[in-house]
Amino acid sequence: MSTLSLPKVLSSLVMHIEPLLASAAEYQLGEQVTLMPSSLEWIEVSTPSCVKRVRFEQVCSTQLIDYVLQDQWVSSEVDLSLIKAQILKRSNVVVCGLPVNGGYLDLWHHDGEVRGCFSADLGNTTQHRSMLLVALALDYPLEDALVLARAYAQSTQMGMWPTERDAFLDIVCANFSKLSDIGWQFECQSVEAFAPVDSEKLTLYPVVDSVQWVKQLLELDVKTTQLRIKDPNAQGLEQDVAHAIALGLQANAQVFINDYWQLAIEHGAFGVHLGQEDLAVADLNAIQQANLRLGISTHGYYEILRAMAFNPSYIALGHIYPTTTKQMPSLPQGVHRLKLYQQLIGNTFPTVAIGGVDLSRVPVVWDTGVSSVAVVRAITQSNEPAIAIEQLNQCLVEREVKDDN
Ligand SMILES: Cc1ncc(COP(=O)(O)OP(=O)(O)O)c(N)n1
Ligand SMILES: Cc1ncsc1CCOP(=O)(O)O
Repeated sequence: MSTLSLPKVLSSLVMHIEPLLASAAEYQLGEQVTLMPSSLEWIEVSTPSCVKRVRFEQVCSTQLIDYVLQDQWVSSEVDLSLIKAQILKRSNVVVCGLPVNGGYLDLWHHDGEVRGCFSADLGNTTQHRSMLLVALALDYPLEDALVLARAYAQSTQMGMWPTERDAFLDIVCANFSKLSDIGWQFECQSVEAFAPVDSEKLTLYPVVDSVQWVKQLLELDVKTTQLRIKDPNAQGLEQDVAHAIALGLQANAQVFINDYWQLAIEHGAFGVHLGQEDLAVADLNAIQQANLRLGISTHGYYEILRAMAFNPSYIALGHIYPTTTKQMPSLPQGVHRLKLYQQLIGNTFPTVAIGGVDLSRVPVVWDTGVSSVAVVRAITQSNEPAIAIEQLNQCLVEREVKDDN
C-alpha cells in the first residue's frame, strides 16, 4: 500500500490525481495508492520502498524536503549555467518548465551530473504536478516521474496514461538536435545510427560468463548470446573475448561482448552491450564506425528515451523480475510496466527483456510483445542446458495477432 498526503493548498489536484490513479490501476502499474488530506506544509509520498517529501517552489527551505520543485517562471531571462550550478550544489532542487530558446527544460540532479529533458510546449502545470506525484507514489524514480509528468502535462485526454512515443519529450543528450539552440554543451559527440541486428536470430538471448559457455551455446544452435565477464582483471580476458568473437563468426551467430568495447572493436565483434554508466565513458562513435552493433541496458522511461536517441541496435529492458545474478540498484519492473515500455518503443528498435525470466515466466513476458528474452540462470543453472534451450525456444514462437475488437 502507498499513500499520497496532500496539504490543503493543493487539494485542487485531487480531481486530476484520482483519474490518473484509476488509469494506473487499470494498467496494473504498482501498489494501490491512497490519497489523504494532510496538515503538513509539504506533500508526503509513502511507498513500500521509501518516504519522500516533495514541495513545489519555495526553493529556500530545502532542509527536510527530498525534492523541491521550482515550476513557475515569471521571466524568460534565465541563465542555464547558473541554474545547472545550483542543481549540482543542491541535489534536491528540481527545475521544471524552465523557458529556453524554442521550448522548456526540466532539469534534475543525477549522480553528480545535471540531467534534462526538453519539450516544445509546457502544457498544463496542474496536470504536470498531478502526474509527477502519482508517478512518485507508484515508486517510479524521479527521472521517470518527470518524463511522465511532462508527457501528461501536454495531454488533452484527461486521466489517460501516456503510452505512445509522440506523447513523450526529448532527452537532452549528445544526440539531441537542439543543443546549440538551448546553449548546452556535451563533452562527447553525437553519433549516427548503429548497424541493425538480424531480428530473426534475436529471440532467445543467453548471457553467459565464459567462452566455454559461448562455445556450448553455439553448438546447441543458439543464434544470439553475450559474453559477460564482470572482472576486468580476469586472467586471459582478451583471449577469451577474441575467442568468443571468432566462435560467433564461425557459427554465423550474433555474439555480443559486455563492457569491453575496445577489445570488441579490436577483434571485430558482432556487437557490444553497454549499461547506462558505460554510455558516458565509451566512445560510441568508435563503436559505430567499426560497424559493431550496440545494445543498451535501460531501467525505465528516462533511460529508454535516452537510449532511443542514440539509435542502438537493440534496447534491453530490465530487470523484469527479482534476480540473484546481479545486484540491481532499481526495483523490478514487472510485466505490466514492461508492456508499456514495449508500446513506447514499438517497432522502432528491437527490445530484449531481462532479469529473473525462467521457463514459467517466458510466456507472459513474450506476450508483452518484446523481440527477445535474455536469460542467465534459466540456462546456466539448468541440469540439462540443451533441454532448457529447447523448452525456452518453444515458447518464443511467432505470436498470434490479437484482435482487440
Ligand atoms: C541483454 C542484456 N541486458 C542487460 C544487461 C545488463 O547490462 P549492464 O547494465 O551493463 O550491467 P552488467 O551486465 O554490466 O552488470 C546485459 N548485460 N545484457
Ligand atoms: C545482467 C542482468 N542485467 C539485468 S538483470 C541481469 C541478470 C539476469 O539474470 P537472470 O536471468 O539469472 O535473472
